[in-house]
Amino acid sequence: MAAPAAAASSGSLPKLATFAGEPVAKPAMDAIPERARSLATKTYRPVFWHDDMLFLIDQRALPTDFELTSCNTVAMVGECINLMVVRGAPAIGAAGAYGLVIGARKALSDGGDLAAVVAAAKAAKVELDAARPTAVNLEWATARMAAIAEALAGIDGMTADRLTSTLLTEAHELCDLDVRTNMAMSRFGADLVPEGANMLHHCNTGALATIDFGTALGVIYECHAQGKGVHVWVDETRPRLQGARLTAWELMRAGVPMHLIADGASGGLMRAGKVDVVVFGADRVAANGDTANKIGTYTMCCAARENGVPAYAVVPTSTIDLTVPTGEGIPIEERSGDEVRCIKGAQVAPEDCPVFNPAFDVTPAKMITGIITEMGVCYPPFAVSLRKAKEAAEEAIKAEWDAKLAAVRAGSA
Ligand SMILES: CSC[C@@H](O)[C@@H](O)C(=O)COP(=O)(O)O
Repeated sequence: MAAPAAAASSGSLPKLATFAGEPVAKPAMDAIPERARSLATKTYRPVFWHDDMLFLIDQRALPTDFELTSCNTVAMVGECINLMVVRGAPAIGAAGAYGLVIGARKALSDGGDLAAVVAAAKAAKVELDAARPTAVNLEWATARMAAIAEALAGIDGMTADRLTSTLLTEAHELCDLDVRTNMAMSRFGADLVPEGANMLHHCNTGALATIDFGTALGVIYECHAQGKGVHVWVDETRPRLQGARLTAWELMRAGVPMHLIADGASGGLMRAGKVDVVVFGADRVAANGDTANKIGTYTMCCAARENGVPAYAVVPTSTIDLTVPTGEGIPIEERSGDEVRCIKGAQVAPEDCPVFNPAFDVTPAKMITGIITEMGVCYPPFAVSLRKAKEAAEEAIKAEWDAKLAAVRAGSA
């Protein structure tokens, strides 16, 4: 095999240290206010705005420590996304939306006019989009915010101040939309899960990866809430252990019966008939249904197909990218070899051992039973069903926004 081009293809991403204790730009505040901390421990929202400041749960520290970071520059938000202080496709989208607001607010506080504020928001989009390449939710959220900034700027009588505060409201709205989306997907997904099912889950797709509830984990929470008596096999998800550190933590807090398993154990469990359904999230779904998700998803789906176990991706329509025809076109992030050489800072491989560390893989559409979205469950041919779901969702969002825009216009007249 040709040597993987680890260093070459990491592009402009900075070289990372091990994932615990990675330096992040100094938080914007030396001490996190007690009120923000208590809000975080009440809601467990990974991304929230409090007292004119963006706060993030530092997911690298869980489950042993619960830490918050505050951000007051676009660069800090980008760094927190890149270093995975905040992670999970919808959560990084939400962080990106607030990042745009931070860019606009800085231009405003520097005395910028309407044009300067819009330019700052657009510049923030470019900077934030570069933080992580695979999850399209980031670009989706920043594109939505940039389009809102432009539309507002075109309204007679609009001021820089009003535009900036409306952008903040829209970032909150984007989070609220994620909650509604997760709840809808969870209900559609739960309908497909039999009573007493053994479910297999990869990575973390729960409240920490989204805003409340989650995608695939949302389906599991909903099954549990409906009293279906499900049990979950939780893949540990090397190298960054999102399953062991985050999903196990979430499920145990929620009282959902579960066992943590080594990633390599899932195939044997499926062969032994101990898995009834596989559920996972996604970072980008191509127009034909090819699905990029956390590394190891493809292997899990191969074993599912071989053993006749249904495998469902649980995906908000914001994760569907109709501009990419097939999985071939999905950019796959490659991360530092230290993530594989070390576990939470402890070296587990020879120092400087050559490593290839793609963060995601692509599961071909033919291996996926169904793709659960907030608009309903999409089945093959995915090229048709995904387009329908995506277009319906975008139309609903546009109609809502057009109505809001008309109200803003009327208020400005
Ligand atoms: C709702 S989360 C869907 C995906 O974002 C999730 O499965 C995943 O792969 C997260 O990867 P991560 O690298 O932890 O950001």
